[in-house]
Amino acid sequence: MTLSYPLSLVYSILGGVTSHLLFKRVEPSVISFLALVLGIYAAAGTYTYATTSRIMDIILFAGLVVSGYLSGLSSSIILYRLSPWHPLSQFPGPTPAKITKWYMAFWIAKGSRHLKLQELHRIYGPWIRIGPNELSVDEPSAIRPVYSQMFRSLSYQGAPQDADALITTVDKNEHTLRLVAWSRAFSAWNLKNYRTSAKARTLQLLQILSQKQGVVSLSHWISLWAIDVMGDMSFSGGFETMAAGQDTEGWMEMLHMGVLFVGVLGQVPWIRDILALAPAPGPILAFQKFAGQKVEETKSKTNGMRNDILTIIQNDIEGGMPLSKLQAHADASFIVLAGSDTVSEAMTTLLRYLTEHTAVQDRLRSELTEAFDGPVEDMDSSVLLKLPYLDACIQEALRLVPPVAAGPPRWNRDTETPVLDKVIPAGTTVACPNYSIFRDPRNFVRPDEFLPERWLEGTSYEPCNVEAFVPFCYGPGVCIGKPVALYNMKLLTSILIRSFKLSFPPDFNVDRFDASYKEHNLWVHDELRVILEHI
Ligand code: HEM
Repeated sequence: MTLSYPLSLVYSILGGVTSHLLFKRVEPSVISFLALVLGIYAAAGTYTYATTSRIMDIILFAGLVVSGYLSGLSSSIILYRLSPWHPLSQFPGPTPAKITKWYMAFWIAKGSRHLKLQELHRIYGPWIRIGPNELSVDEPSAIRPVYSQMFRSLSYQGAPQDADALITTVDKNEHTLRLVAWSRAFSAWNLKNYRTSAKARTLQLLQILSQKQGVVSLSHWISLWAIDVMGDMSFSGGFETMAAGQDTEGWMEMLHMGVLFVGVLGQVPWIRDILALAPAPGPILAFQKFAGQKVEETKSKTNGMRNDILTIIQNDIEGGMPLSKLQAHADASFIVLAGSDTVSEAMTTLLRYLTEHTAVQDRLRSELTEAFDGPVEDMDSSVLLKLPYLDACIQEALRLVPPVAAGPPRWNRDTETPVLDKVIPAGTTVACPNYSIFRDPRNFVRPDEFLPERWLEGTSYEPCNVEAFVPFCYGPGVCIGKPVALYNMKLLTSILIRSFKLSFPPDFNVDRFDASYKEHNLWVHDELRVILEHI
């Protein structure tokens, strides 16, 4: 007996719906799912072959069965995700976001996720469903409960990689063990060493900029400065991008490609299993291999006598976790990301606003001149760290354009999590979107303006909700490099502001520069061009 086409279609649709019910209990890997679909195709083809030898009929029938199966499966998934039985059904949000993670992947690829989240929170309120199993909450009092109870989500593993870095591991125990060595790398003694090398690099930049005439691309030079500082701190040198005048090895380009890749594909982590089968499985793997080569190259040059982050985290430390070579390479690539792009972006923002707001620039310069009347290279780091207006300017830059704009996603695996008056169902990813929270008038008065004064004690720029301000995150996974980042930013700002008056060239359009910002987990934008006038 042979089945008619309509009846076969009905059976295959029912098969798809049944599979969805099974997959909700045991989720198949991508590879086993693809094998299942191929198996259905082959079985349907073999079944038809018993009744006809016409190749076209066999192909059509098998295709019909597979299409019916896939449409049954996807319709069942979509209906479930929109139904009141879905655990996140109580949370509002745009319908496409409830159905598929491709919705957010689209905004990340476009570079305007930060603005989209801001818009969605204005429409739907503090809690929004931004993916089938994903929430965004812009309530400042939710930040601590979310980030202290939940840990990194699978989106950190969006691209094929050789091994997990500290930041891509979603295993909290492994993270805790790896952190033992990382904390040692950021001890007070080591921080002092990093400061010495950062100062030498900053003076090198000063010398380069002092020889420049006319318009300078400050964003370009800051980015090179950040790579060289990071290279010294993490690998004991090996990068000389400032001396070369460019990122000769293409670290930044590769980094940006890699982060965009993870940003988009991290939304749909199952794609990673498919990509891993490809002959060139993507920029993260290429980046890790590249970082690995750099590590080996530097090791041979310095004869193992080094005191940098990578050496420290590879040493056996009591209570810590020995790292494999591949894990060390993964961490090495991660340091490039954590240590350079974040600081260079925050610095670019700060200098953009200081150049526009000459009164703020002058006030900052006065604070610096009062604190040190000698040559800039003699500035004392302990005094530098205590200057309130300098600190306020840096906070304000981190608020207006947070280097980590989206808010790191956290996941509660198989446990429910109480957050404020809600219970977050197991298997949910939650993020608190920094950009929206930091620019919310309920948290910061005149939120889109550069007003460093709001951070000073005794001023009345209310509201100024300190609880809402977490540019370095919170809880397990909080930025361990915060003291390094703040010191390096303060050092560079004070040396530049003490040495030059900054102004925009006549053809520079600030609004166009601001509008060029795109966020793909890292920021990309036009060059910040300024005129540096010696003081
Ligand atoms: C303005 C500059 C910086 C900002 C705003 C920043 C922000 C952040 C944020 C938000 C996270 C959490 C990321 C996540 O969970 O997805 C993080 C993690 C981290 N950052 Fe930073 N960061 C900065 C600079 C640095 C620097 C200079 C270093 C060190 C060289 C550094 C090292 C790290 C490390 C090691 C982690 C991972 C910590 C862990 O997993 O336990 N960061 N940072």
